Amino acid sequence: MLMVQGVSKLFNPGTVDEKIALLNANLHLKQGDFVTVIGSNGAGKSTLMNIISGVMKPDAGHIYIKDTEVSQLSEYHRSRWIGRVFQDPMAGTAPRMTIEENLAIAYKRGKARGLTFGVTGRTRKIFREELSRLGIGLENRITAKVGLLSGGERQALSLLMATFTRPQILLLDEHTAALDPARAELVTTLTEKIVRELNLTTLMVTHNMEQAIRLGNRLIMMDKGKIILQVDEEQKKGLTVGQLLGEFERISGKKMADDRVVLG
Ligand SMILES: Nc1ncnc2c1ncn2[C@@H]1O[C@H](COP(=O)(O)OP(=O)(O)OP(=O)(O)O)[C@@H](O)[C@H]1O
Repeated sequence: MLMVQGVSKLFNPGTVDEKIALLNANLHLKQGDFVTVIGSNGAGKSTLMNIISGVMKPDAGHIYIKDTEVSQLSEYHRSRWIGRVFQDPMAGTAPRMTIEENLAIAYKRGKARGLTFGVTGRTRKIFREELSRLGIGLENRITAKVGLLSGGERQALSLLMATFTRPQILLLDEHTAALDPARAELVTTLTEKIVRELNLTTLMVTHNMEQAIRLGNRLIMMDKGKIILQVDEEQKKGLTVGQLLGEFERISGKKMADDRVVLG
């Protein structure tokens, strides 16, 4: 479903600020794979997400979504296949618009041009049904401005919007990191539910080691632009945070440096 093949990305090449963000990264996600991504500061996790979603182009290598090479396609052109939720609850939604207006924009994504953003009786019914799947009562507040929602509610809405058109790939970029523990847990539970129900192929960056082990069926670890460890479903069962950190030290020869790391 998603193939990252020999992808490299260098920032400021040939200058004192040269940074290797990705170096010959290879990754293959099958339909329905849910892969968590961990790594030290500056390991290249966000760059990997940005290159898959088309925010930036790789210097070398190829990205395929369902056998179609997308490496040189714009972010806009890939948006019909990719849903993304960011760390910042403000990033995925328009605060001055209502819940239903936000959903109308998400609904239009990937559909033919010319459709209006308007909310009709039929779409309102669909929106209510989709919102009720979240189980947090947003279906009763569809005319409320999104700016009035809590961070957790906004992330839940962002998640719904990102998955509304059943994307081929769902990218979750530390999407629970800015929430307090209770809201983070709520959004995590919703994530598991939506990914499972829609059988979405998902890549999720997290600084929470326990979450990285608990969620999904595979885990990858990055350091200095490389994927240094891939843990499969069997190996992930029974894995502990201590073992994971030990593996990082063994392979990279250093302790994991991450100022936001959460052990669980
Ligand atoms: N736009 C940019 N310009 C210059 N350097 C960049 C840019 N974006 C990322 N980098 C550098 O590329 C490397 C990888 O960064 P990236 O943000 O992908 O890491 P990360 O694993 O997401 O880190 P963190 O967990 O700290 O957010 C880092 O050294 C970073 O400083």
